[in-house]
Amino acid sequence: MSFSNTLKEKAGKVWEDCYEHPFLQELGKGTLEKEKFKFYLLQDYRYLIEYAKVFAAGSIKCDEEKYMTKFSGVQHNILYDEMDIHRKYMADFGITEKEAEDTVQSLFSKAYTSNMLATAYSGTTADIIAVVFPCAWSYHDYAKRLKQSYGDIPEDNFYKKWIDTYASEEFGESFSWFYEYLDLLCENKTEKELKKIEDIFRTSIEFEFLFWDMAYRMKMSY
Ligand SMILES: Cc1ncc(CO)c(N)n1
Repeated sequence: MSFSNTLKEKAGKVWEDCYEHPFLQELGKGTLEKEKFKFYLLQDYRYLIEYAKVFAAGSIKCDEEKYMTKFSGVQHNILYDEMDIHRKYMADFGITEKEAEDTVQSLFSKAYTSNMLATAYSGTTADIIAVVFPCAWSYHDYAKRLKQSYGDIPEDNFYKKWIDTYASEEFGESFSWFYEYLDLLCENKTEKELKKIEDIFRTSIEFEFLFWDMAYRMKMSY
């Protein structure tokens, strides 16, 4: 198994705890309270703006033209495609883009994006891939599994659009280069350096858990 592929298994328990979190399970069943989703949506919109900046940092630090294009491509996808799901749901809720942009980030989200941006500014391209990897990978994994568990999501599930988008092959394709690029960057790394990459990856998936939990409990602060 390649180094990248081992990372998810090493994060085993927290990876599964996120999937089992009532936020995701209720989303899959279509029973999640809309107020909770609305809270999530606004927080996630603000989160994605910070997340997109991490890819710009990747592009600056990247020496391979091929991957520079990939970094900027993902940044574009986040701002245009991924945030479009949010904009559609926001329209359903009657929320304007201005309101979304003005949303104050919750404490957990701020901690998460501050950690990502610190890694982006001070780390290497391998660190940058490791810090964003769990975000895309876990969403794709969870959405695909929700579709398997709850059968193809019925039309009357309010969250169908969200699940279908993150489960889509297109979304999977958007980050499929993370695996090969991280493997390439880690080829000659020492055990100690690899441990650091694992730690960065794990920290992000732990923050993912806090993000689901924060959304479920609609908590802005401690
Ligand atoms: C918090 C969070 N993590 C990951 C993703 C997937 O891009 C997202 N939209 N939000």
